[in-house]
Amino acid sequence: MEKVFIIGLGLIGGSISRAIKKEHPSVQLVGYDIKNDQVQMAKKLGIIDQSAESIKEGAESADVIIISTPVEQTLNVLTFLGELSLKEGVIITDVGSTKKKIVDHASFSLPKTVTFIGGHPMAGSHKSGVAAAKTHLFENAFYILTPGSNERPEKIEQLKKLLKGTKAQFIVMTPEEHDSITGVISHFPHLIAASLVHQAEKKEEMFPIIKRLAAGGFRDITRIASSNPVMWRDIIVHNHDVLIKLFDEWIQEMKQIKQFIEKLDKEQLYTYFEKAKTYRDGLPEREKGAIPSFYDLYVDVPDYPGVISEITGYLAKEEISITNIRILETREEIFGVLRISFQSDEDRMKAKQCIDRYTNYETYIL
Ligand SMILES: NC(=O)C1=CN([C@@H]2O[C@H](COP(=O)(O)OP(=O)(O)OC[C@H]3O[C@@H](n4cnc5c(N)ncnc54)[C@H](O)[C@@H]3O)[C@@H](O)[C@H]2O)C=CC1
Ligand SMILES: O=C(O)C(=O)Cc1ccc(O)cc1
Repeated sequence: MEKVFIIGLGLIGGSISRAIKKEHPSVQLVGYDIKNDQVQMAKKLGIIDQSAESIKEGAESADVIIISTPVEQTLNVLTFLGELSLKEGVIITDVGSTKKKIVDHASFSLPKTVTFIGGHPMAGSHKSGVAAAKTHLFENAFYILTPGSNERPEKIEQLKKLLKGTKAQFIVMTPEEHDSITGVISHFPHLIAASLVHQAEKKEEMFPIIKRLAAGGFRDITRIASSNPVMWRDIIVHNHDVLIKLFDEWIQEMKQIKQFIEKLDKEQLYTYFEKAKTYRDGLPEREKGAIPSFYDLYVDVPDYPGVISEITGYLAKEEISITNIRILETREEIFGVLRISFQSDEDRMKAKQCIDRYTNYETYIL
């Protein structure tokens, strides 16, 4: 039986694990994470079959190793893997949002008997953690692979076959191409989104109402600023060469628009917006990726048909509104984890107290 070892049981590691299990039920999925609560949750949700006590324990008997940690940690994990006695022919891949540093690091840390294929599933969300993992997170998304030039094509095919359940579309490119492209469409926009949020926050002292008015377009353009700061800090540091160049180009662009505005050049301003609209309107629509912000509460419940109405009944009694509710997929079908989403943290805390009062189900926030 093929054994797949997942290092880093978060949103992406958990989603990949689910997708593998769906397509290949006989694969043995073993997981490891530095955070024990993530490991326990992954087991409870049936995302992994078993956990490993250490990377060594899981890696040395694995046929495929998937590293799904923040990119800076991925380098440490690769160094560590390079010191172990791995199976000959093992395939190692990662899911990091940057590729050049990782592929370079893999090529000097790992022995030649193992195959390293860099990977990046280009979908996700601003949520973190294994509880948010979904089997279909990557459906219709692009999944970039950056194999080393010496890797055998059959190894790439073997990895694609294992990952078939993601229903993603695979594209092979060089790490440099990958980092230049994701710099423009993902990493740099992230910096801009964060800077817009800071700009609004600075104005709050002068206009306290600004927060309440910053809805609609502002929320759309800054949604990605709600993502995991550790993950993004690491991505920006890894891709700094590309980003510094993009900064220079962006500053030039901003100077140009500023001039149009200073000169009140209506024609240039119109053309600027009109050209942006034409290009933007021509972008292909993608159904995945954009998951709006929710405040989630988790409740361990026995998996019986009336459980959702029981819980919503208590919440209705206290007039607490919810935005979403669902039982996360479980394999044991004895206990389930109910995920209830709220509009605000205040509602979530009220709901937690309410459920704690009416039931003896365990409630928690991740
Ligand atoms: N979140 C997203 O939308 C996307 C993220 N990625 C990439 O996927 C990777 C993981 O991201 P997420 O799953 O979103 O993060 P996450 O925070 O949900 O999960 C990462 C997990 O790695 C664990 N971890 C950290 N250091 C570790 C170590 N040394 N050994 C074992 N476990 C360790 C953490 O405890 C955590 O559970 C990152 O490299 C990111 O660049 C790629 C595509 C989309
Ligand atoms: O939340 C979103 O829309 C994203 O863009 C998610 C995302 C984050 C990091 C990646 O490397 C790829 C996709």
